[in-house]
Amino acid sequence: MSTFADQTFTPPEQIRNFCIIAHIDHGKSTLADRMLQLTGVVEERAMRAQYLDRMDIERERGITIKAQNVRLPWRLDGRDHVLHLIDTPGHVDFTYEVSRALEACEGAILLVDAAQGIEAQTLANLYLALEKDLHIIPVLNKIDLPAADPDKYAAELAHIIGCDPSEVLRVSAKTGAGVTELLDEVVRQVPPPVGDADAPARAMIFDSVYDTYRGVVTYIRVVDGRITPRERIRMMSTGATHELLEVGIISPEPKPSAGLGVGEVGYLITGVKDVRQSRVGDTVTSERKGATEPLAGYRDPKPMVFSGLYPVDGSDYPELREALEKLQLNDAALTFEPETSVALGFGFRCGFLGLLHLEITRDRLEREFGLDLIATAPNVEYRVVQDDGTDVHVTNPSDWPTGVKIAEVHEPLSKVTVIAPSEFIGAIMELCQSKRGNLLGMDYLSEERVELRYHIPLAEIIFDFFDSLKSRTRGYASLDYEEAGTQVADLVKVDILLQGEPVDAFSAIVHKDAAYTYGNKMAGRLRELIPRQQFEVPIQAAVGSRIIARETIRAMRKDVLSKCYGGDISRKRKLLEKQKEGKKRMKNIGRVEVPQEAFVAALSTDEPSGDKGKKK
Ligand SMILES: Nc1nc2c(ncn2[C@@H]2O[C@H](COP(=O)(O)OP(=O)(O)OP(=O)(O)O)[C@@H](O)[C@H]2O)c(=O)[nH]1
Repeated sequence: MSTFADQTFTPPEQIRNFCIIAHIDHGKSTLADRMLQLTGVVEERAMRAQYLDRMDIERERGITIKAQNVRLPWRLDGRDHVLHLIDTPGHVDFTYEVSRALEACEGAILLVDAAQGIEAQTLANLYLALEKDLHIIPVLNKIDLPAADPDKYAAELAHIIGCDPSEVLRVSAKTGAGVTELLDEVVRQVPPPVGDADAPARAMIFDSVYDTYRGVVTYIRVVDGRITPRERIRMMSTGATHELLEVGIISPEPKPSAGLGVGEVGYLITGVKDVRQSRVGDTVTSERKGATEPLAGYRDPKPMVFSGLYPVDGSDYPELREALEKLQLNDAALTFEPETSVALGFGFRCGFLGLLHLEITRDRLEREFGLDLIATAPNVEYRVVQDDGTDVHVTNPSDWPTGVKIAEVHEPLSKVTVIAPSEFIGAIMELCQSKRGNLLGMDYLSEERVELRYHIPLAEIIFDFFDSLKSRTRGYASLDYEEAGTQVADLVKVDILLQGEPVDAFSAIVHKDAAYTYGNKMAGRLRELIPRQQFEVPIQAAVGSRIIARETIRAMRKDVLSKCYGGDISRKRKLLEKQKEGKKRMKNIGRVEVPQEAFVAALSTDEPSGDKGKKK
């Protein structure tokens, strides 16, 4: 078979650039696998499940984190075509990456599980695709399943995108049924790319990954002109220039080529060592006679959720720093800076795109770098306006201004979309209301499924919203959220005091009405977790100087010798030694000794959710 790698500058009318929009588990990776096989790009024996999900952690969790793209040859009606499949990440935290991947396409396959119907994130991504004028091909997957109800869900999809139910394709990514027809339809329906071949080069970066051997590999889609090896290129957002070491295509392994022309999708290697120098959404142009106008829509990745990460064993601090630096090579959105905590010692305040991003980062630190970590409760960024008119940005409760009058606090707001069976409307509304939500609208997608839209403060979403939603809807609800500006809110900082000393790790910023509940819960939890001391220890929750909750740990001398009656001196010594050992892992808050485990337990939120991280 002829390799497409030798053939550069494919005429745009032979190119089709498309992506697959799907909910987690609806079969995107399996469908991509089938496409690789049917187009002959991967031989049968080299096939492994989910070929495109390269990172081990992706494979284990079964979710796609980084977009990948692949070039597929497809012949229809006697003509050769080049299809570029751009694999979009499917999770809420990565909307920006999804939107950039969509930007690189002219069409999208809307893939929906024929036994489940469309989910909130898919709907959100579909709206993004429609906004960008992509041609949508609706497809139901898993028609081989006995539980599949293609007629019902074809009607639902047709209703949502405004087509006829007969236009909804039906496939099984598992058996391969219908996939050939789907590839034919991609060629027929998706418009070819349009661009000016003679204009200065402009290519959009829709992904960039760090490779240990090759440095940063940048995935681009050429819009105008051409990109050829050994020229110098410029990143238009920063003006930085780099020498191009290699240009190529992925099919499915990287293959160097003599360049990329209008509409083509491929990769660049420049020798930069850090993805922050090659950012998703940025425009690449030639250094000489380059373009003056970048492509629209570039945005710096902005962390939305912050958490302190501390090594359980303080001596691991340098390793934690090294590990974070390594992760950052591949993650332009991850930010971190050193911080210290009275209770937890030395650590880092890290910024994440969202809760899943936080969980994955933490998981990778623990797994790939063997670190044992404590994470403080996540919080968002607040803008605190003081009475003198000055602003403070607070990403850590300990930076909350004290001793000054606060005029206003602005908190980030999110627009939340929930899709669920209509029987749960009441339960969902109750939950959203309790999270200070504002109903924006409600639509029936079909007779029994409903879409609800709310404005809810981001801080309320990142805590345990997803878990509560799942448990109230028996797992049937799906959720999507996006940034929606900020709002003024009545927020206070609650401190937790042990014997009058504030324990910084437990401070939280909460709505005034929730302060009492938070204070009570935390004080109660600590009373359970902190062992009795030789003196009485009051645990208090306070807002400013006002105490809002109090618990007491009664005094007791922990007499380890009480078990030894008689005079076995060696046993006595052993027990005393053991007690000394235990003390090493204690942290002193004032005079109170608190075991490290108590911090860990008090800071752990009840139970990580199912869908979010798919923890087994
Ligand atoms: N019966 C049946 N199972 C399928 C089909 N397609 C996918 N699956 C199964 O559904 C599960 C999820 O498929 P994936 O391809 O991993 O889903 P995905 O959408 O790529 O998931 P993410 O990568 O997490 O976004 C796997 O267990 C697949 O084997 C199908 O057509 N029929």
